[in-house]
Amino acid sequence: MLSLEELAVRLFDAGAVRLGDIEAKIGRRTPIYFDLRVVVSHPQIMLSVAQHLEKLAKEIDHDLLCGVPYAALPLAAVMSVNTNTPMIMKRKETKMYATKRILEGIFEKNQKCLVVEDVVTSGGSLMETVRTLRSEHLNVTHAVVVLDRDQGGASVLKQNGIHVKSIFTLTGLLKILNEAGKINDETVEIILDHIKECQFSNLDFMKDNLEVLSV
Ligand SMILES: O=c1ccn([C@@H]2O[C@H](COP(=O)(O)O)[C@@H](O)[C@H]2O)c(=O)[nH]1
Repeated sequence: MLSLEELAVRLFDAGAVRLGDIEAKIGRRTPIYFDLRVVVSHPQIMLSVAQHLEKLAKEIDHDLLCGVPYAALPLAAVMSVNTNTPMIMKRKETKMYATKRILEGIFEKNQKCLVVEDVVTSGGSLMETVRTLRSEHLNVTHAVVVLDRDQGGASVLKQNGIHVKSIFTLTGLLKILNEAGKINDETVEIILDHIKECQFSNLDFMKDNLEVLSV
């Protein structure tokens, strides 16, 4: 398994870290954006990310894995195979024919489901998946995440009964990439200022719009 420092640099070199004035979700701009969807083109990196998530998952009692669609689906699948843990998949929309399911895969009421996510900003996307899992009577109390952007999402999720463990925090990742000469001091400062200014304390802003905003 790659060390955290090696993994951070490999992710950067693979194009998973975008710098600039980037449009993120509706109405938001950010000086840094993580595109962890690129890992599907780099099997060794994907394996290492999954292994780090497995390490976090080891400490958490769970019967099932569920990745937040779509970026975390391949990560959850690799974890499922590596640890022999069954996985379920949440559909973006309920299937309108045949099984009419919102969750694919086999599960039973009250099973403990661990959620897998790529990035947490506000916590909205993860919470949307949690709501679906809970509506199907699954027990959901924990999530493992590749990157917590340090923008308050983890505490929002905690208020909603979800404990988040992440491989990287944005602050920690910036430190690694700065020390590795990948991101200069000035850019680090711009990003840290942005994070301080752009904090989330609840999900009220998303209220009726969870599905739209998570795309
Ligand atoms: O740098 C980023 C930031 C976000 N994403 C995607 O958005 C959601 C997380 O944002 P929330 O506000 O917590 O819903 C997550 O599913 C990511 O796929 C991203 O890819 N990169």
